[in-house]
Amino acid sequence: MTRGVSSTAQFNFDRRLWRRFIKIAQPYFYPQEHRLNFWGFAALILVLLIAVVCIAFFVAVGGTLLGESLAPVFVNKYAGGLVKQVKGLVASPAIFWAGGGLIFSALAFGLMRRAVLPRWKQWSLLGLLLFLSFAVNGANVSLSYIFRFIDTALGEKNQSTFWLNLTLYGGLIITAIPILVGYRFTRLKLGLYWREWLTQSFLSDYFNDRSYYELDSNSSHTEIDNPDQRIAEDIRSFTSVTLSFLLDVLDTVLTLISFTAILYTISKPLTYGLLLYATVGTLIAVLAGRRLIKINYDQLRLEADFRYGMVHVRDNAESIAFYRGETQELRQVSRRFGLVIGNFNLLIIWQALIDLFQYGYNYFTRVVPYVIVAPLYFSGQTDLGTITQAYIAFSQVLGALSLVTNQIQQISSFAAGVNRLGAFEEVLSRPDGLEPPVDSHIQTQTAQQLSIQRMTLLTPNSEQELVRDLTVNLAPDERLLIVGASGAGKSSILRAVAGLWTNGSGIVVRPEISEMLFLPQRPYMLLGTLREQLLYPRNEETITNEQLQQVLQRVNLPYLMDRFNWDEILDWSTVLSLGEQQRLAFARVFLYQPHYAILDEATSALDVTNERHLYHQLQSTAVVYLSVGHRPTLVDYHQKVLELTGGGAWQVLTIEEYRLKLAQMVG
Ligand SMILES: Nc1ncnc2c1ncn2[C@@H]1O[C@H](COP(=O)(O)OP(=O)(O)OP(=O)(O)O)[C@@H](O)[C@H]1O
Repeated sequence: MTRGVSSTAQFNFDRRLWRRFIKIAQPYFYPQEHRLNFWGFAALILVLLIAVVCIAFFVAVGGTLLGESLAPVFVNKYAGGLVKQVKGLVASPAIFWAGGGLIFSALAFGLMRRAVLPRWKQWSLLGLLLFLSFAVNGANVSLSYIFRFIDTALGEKNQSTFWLNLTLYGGLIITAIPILVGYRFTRLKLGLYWREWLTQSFLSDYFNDRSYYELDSNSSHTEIDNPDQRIAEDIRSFTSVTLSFLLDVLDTVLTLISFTAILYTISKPLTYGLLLYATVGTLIAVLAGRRLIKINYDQLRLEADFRYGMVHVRDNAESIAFYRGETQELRQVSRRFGLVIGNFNLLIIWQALIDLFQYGYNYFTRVVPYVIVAPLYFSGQTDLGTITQAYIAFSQVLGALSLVTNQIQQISSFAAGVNRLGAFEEVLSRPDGLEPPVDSHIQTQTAQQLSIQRMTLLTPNSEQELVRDLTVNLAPDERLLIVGASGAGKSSILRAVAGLWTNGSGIVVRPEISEMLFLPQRPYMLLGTLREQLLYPRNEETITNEQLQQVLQRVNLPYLMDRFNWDEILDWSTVLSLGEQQRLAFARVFLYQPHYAILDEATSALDVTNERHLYHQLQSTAVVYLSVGHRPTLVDYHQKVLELTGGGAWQVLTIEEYRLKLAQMVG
């Protein structure tokens, strides 16, 4: 299986991408089913921002006043202007606005408490993060002033101002470093909590309704490739990139507010021209970015395919070694890697094209403020300083407006990740599960006694009809053996009984699935300890090692305890022989004690003596079993036989009838 480049998915910066983004991002902060849904969420973010601005205001004012009351001489000497300004603010209506903003925010959060209270941790962290982001910005602005003063003092050879500012610099750094560290830490922490939550949510959907089985993610026609990568990696980058974009946008807004005003006072045409320029630049970037989304999407998938090819070799190392299949495997892995490289090549070509545009976009603009403001200067309408200030303000506003243009690569790769997660989420949360839309399904009814009523079973792709109109009734102590040629559909009947396959019609009557234990053809060995292996699929703490020991004895595996530790984690499917694995699977039946055990060629790798021993052990318990198998020896342990004769036909025989048939065939 190696998929080519995807053709079905749409790749665009459109409503669907936005909807997917919100669908994934929102639930951690705000329940999706809430009546206000997105607007409630968006409003709360805005309210949080208002609250943070107000708090930042009070902290700044309070800090300055506290500083003045603690060390009035020092503060007034070195930051007299600031104290005066703050005192002015306290006397102005700004203080009431800030107070009002806080009360308003508290009321809004109070009103939404049902949605927010269970999510207090993420909202508090987000609030703290925004606050720290303001603080970091504030520190940066203060630093720029201090450096300006230092430079001026040097120019003027003003020693006292120079040393004073150097001291202030030291003081500021001492306060700013913990703020910076705290900011980074909070951002990572919130990203981590968010990732944890989102991953858990995806994992529970993935294991719900057997989605992991239905997704069929290894076939070439699958809708959802590499779910493991989507859960492990796409979520990680989603949470961290979303947070950093949120902060970038906040930064942009702050810059825009402060510098557009300055620029506007210097030159109106420059401001309008800049807005137009940035809009056109953004549009071009978005157009180019659309192509990049698809390339990034393919890149993520091809990388995951390549990695999966390697994992596949690791998981099947012994079989490959027996076959000496290295050449084939090397070819399949290299082919996957070739696709990775090919697509990456495309990616760098597009990046180069976009770089061309970005460099042009950024360098050409440098002269614009000069071109527009210089004539004013030459005609004496303005001074030299204005040109410098215009240049600084212009660069700041341009930088802010070019957020999309300059980050289009990152944005499009982020959009590719959002599409992968979004499509995955949509499939997992489909109301009808992952079932294909078929007119009729095989129904399941619950009863103590297993039976099948008029069941017609098709393969999931409806290519083959495996049995037609099958009816099997069993007495409580009757054990059924299913026989038939290879590929006739024996295992598929078991899949239908387990509810894994439902394509067809009719009814399967069976006990609760928790009262049944299925032993598939290939015993499944989980990644865990021997103890967990035996207890699988349960994990009961109450079962003692002595009990496990007894069961191992019962299935002729007592020597495992000498060879292995109970808590040793090994790759059991390679450490144990197939026959040992099959005996271990029987041990699970004895520990689990289900009402029904469904054995699909569960003793095919065992010698006849071991097989007899296991069936005798099973007969000594209350477990009713049903077997699928080819071996004639199995006949002895069953009372009824269901024979699949091909093309959907079948017959139910008593054991005597079947023995007679076998004898005639031999004769
Ligand atoms: N996921 C699937 N999609 C489509 N067809 C399938 C799928 N799985 C199995 N089949 C087909 O369904 C048919 C029945 O398969 P099944 O595993 O039930 O056979 P079986 O009788 O148990 O064979 P064996 O004795 O060799 O184990 C086979 O032709 C098989 O190729």
